[in-house]
Order: sequence, then structure tokens, then C-alpha cells
Amino acid sequence: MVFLIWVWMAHSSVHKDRGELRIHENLVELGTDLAEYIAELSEASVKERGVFAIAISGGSLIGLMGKLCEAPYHKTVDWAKWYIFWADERVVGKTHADSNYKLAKDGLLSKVPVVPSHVNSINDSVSAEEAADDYEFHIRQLVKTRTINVSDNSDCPKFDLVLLGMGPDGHVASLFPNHPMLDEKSEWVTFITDSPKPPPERITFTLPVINSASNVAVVVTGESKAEAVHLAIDDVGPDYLSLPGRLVQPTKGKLVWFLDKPAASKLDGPQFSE
Ligand SMILES: O=C1O[C@H](COP(=O)(O)O)[C@@H](O)[C@H](O)[C@H]1O
Repeated sequence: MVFLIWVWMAHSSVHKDRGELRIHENLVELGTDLAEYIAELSEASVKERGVFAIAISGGSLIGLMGKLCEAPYHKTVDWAKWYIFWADERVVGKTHADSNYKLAKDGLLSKVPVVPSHVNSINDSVSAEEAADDYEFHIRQLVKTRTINVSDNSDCPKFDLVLLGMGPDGHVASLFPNHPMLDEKSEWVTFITDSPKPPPERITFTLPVINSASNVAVVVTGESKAEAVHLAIDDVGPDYLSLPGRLVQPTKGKLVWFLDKPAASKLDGPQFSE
């Protein structure tokens, strides 16, 4: 029998197997907490390693990170020490509306003093397969120099923080339900040419890379994702063990879920009954 332990700390609770849950009244509160969380991890990582290697996703996450461009973070965060990567990217041009790079550049990176050479975007002029290989090669070079840390128990990169969103179908990064790429164990970055969500061609970190990170945060908002949140977090039995959101289980790192109330509305537990 699996015992669930819920310990309330204001808006935050700890789930024995699924990390910390931070449930927010509204998106403003969530954005404020998310910015503070990222700023704290950045500070700790720069203090410990001299750099902060952060992998971001696309989608609604970027808008929710907007507070980082405002006071005090635009001045207090040591932006020059940030090395930015993408946990997943659509294989389209960098100026294309579907590009996760463009989304982050327009919404965040152009508004803070990051070093352009520290922004590690994909090669958008090759096939999805080549782009994934290129990106993995590039990450391998930065692991050698320890710009990206290395996992203690595998040769995987250990990002200081991986930020993920989750779709209503439970996908994270570009890891979609029932796709063979969920079983990928040897590659760090893989590709997909038949994504169920457009655009079809994408590259993505594999689960071993995501789960080797020091910190993983999954940021999920809106009622349309409440069922996926329930299936990814609650004790729902063997049928949902392979839901991508559920497969996010850092080996040694810390997992935090940032949810708004609608996204958390189907979670088990008396505190969610209102
Ligand atoms: O296609 C993607 O979807 C997920 C979720 O996006 P959201 O808008 O529902 O938050 C995103 O995390 C991923 O990076 C993106 O490529």
C-alpha cells in the first residue's frame, strides 16, 4: 500500500513520491513564486559552481516567467552567469511563430542582460535528426568543461534547473504519451517527426537527462490540464505509470510542481475539495 503524506505549508505541500506541490490562488501569485524560485536557484548555483545552467521549455511557461524581467530580479539576478538551453524545441526557423527560442527571446531573453553566446539554441537549418545530434554534441562539449554539471551516477548532464510545462495529454517537453522516445535510454537529445501536437518536427531532452537534473519544476495552469495533473501526481494505479508527466522523477534532484487552483482541482486530498 502506498501512503501519501501531505504536509501543508501555506500554499505548499509535499507529496511523498511526487515532490513538492505549490498551488496558487491565481497566475500572478504563481508567477511571483516561480520568479523567486528561479532567482534563488540561480544564486545558489552561481555561488556553488560559478554558473547557472538552465533548460527551459516553450508554451505557457514563458509568460509565467515574466516577473524575472521586472524589479528586483532584472537587477539582482546574475544574468551574465546564465547558460540557457531548451528542454525541447520545434524544428522551425528561429523567427517562426512556433519557435520556442523566439518565444523565449521575445518574452524574456531580450529583456534581461543574458550573454548572447550563452544562449544555446538548436541548429534550425538541418533535419530534426541532425538538429538533435548537433544539440547533444554541443551539450557534451559543455559537460566536458563543466559549464553543465555531470550526474554522479550516470554520464548524463546535470542541469541546475530544468523547467517544464505539461500539456492536457500529459506530455512534457516534446515527450508524448505512448511514443517510443519515452524508452530512450542512451541518447541525451532525441527527435520526433510525427508530433501529435503541431508542428510535427521537434527535438527533446530524453527522460534520463530530465531526471538527472538537480532541480526540475513542472509549471501547469488551467482546468484543461486538471486531469493530466491528477494522473501525473496522484496514486492512480498501473495504467498511467507511463504518462510522460508521471515519468518526471528526478533520481537525486528535487521536483517541484507549480500549479494554479484550476490545474490542481482534480488532485486527491481534502484540501482540494473546495
Ligand atoms: O508543445 C509544447 O507544449 C508544452 C506545453 O505547452 P503549454 O502551452 O500547454 O504550457 C511545452 O512545455 C513544450 O515546451 C512545447 O514545445
